[in-house]
Amino acid sequence: MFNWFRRQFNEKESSEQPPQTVEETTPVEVETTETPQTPQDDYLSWAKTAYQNIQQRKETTTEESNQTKEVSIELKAAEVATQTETKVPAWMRKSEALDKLKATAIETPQVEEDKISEAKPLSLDEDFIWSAKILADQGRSPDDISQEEIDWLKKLRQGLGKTRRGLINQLKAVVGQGPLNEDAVMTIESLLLQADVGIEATETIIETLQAKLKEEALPPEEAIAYLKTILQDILDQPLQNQNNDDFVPEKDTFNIWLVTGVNGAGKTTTIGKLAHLTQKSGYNCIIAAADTFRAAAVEQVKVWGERTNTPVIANPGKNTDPAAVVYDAISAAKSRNSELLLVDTAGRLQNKKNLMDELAKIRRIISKQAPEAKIESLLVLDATLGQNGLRQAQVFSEAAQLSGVVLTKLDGSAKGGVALAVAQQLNLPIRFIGVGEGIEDLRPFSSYEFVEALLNG
Ligand SMILES: Nc1nc2c(ncn2[C@@H]2O[C@H](COP(=O)(O)OP(=O)(O)OP(=O)(O)O)[C@@H](O)[C@H]2O)c(=O)[nH]1
Repeated sequence: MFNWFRRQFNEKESSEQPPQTVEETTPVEVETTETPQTPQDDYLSWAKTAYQNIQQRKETTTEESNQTKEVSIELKAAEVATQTETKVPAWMRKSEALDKLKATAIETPQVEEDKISEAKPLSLDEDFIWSAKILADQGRSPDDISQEEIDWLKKLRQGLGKTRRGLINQLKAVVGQGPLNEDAVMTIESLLLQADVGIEATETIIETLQAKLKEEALPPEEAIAYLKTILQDILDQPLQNQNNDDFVPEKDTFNIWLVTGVNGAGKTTTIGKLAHLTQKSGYNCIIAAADTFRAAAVEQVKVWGERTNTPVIANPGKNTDPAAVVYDAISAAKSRNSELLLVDTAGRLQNKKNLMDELAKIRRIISKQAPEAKIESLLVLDATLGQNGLRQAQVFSEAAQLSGVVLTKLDGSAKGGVALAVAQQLNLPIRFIGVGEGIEDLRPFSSYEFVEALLNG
């Protein structure tokens, strides 16, 4: 089982170093015709080794699961035979046992969710090599890379493709020409604003870059590398006000995550994906369907509950009190020893006061019923709305004590730069990002991986 909350992130310092040579780090022999000479060769060898290790694990898993299936069919057959011997006349035994055996064989258990990724074909293509480089630069070893991580980085890279294509080539052309003249500043400004980076973050980026370029002449590649550090710093800045850099549910603690956001931002989908992600990472999770304002919302949450095998606590009545649902959900979570309660809250209330009142009431119930709980509040934001989404976010950040943002729909949007605006304007850290509608398309946010996908894809 791959634990997404135990990944190593942001090893910025090591990004300057090419990865360790294959011979030093891996158990698998790689056939190379010549000794790696350049950092690129090292990266390629690293990627090949990671690829072979994943393939090897996949083969072992398939073999093991085939063996398990065979053993279980044999055992069941033996069991059936024993039962039939005692209960039925001899002339019936053979055919009935055979029928039961056939039925058992048809009822082969479905592929577990976390094996879905492993079952996907894998190819050592450009995407793989790019993803491997990102992991190598974070100090990872090629023998502990999972296909899930590679699949995710590929999606992230593809998802940010539109934003990147609009940005990078033109940025490279102006950024490496010495101190920025007026034309260069205007070009960079308009490129960043087009990507929805927002005025404040754009100003910070240009000022910091200009200061550096006045200090020393940087060739384009180095200027881009410096630009990356500026972007990463902006994204990481809001973490300084937070006491939990890594947004991880605490083990052996009751964690409650309130999920807020306007309807359509991807709130329900995010709750489903979070339930899947946390359960996969070893947490026992439960959902409270407290968006009672919209009848369909409860049904939608239930569908995700079924999909992810997560209990959903809902109140069947119309327009029921969301705080009452949360009350029931806390009792249910306690009796099941759940470690994480995900609370879906209403996205559209008539005004900010209603929203504030409702969230305050939910918090009061939590403080009463689960004073020991660690509460976090996440705002789901639709990246395709760019700056417009930010205005809505402002209302929520005033109404709820937010601990971070989930940025959804980054795939296919040219407004990926909005992540920087979220950090700069709202001063909120991004905790998770969504790059698709699928259950696996949401993962914890890494500023390092995001900036690499944005500028170096
Ligand atoms: N492309 C893409 N679509 C997404 C993503 N996240 C959610 N969606 C889609 O966005 C649409 C709205 O998502 P919901 O989860 O229903 O949004 P909601 O905020 O709960 O809104 P209501 O359903 O109106 O309550 C759905 O079609 C989702 O599949 C994402 O990361 N990428």
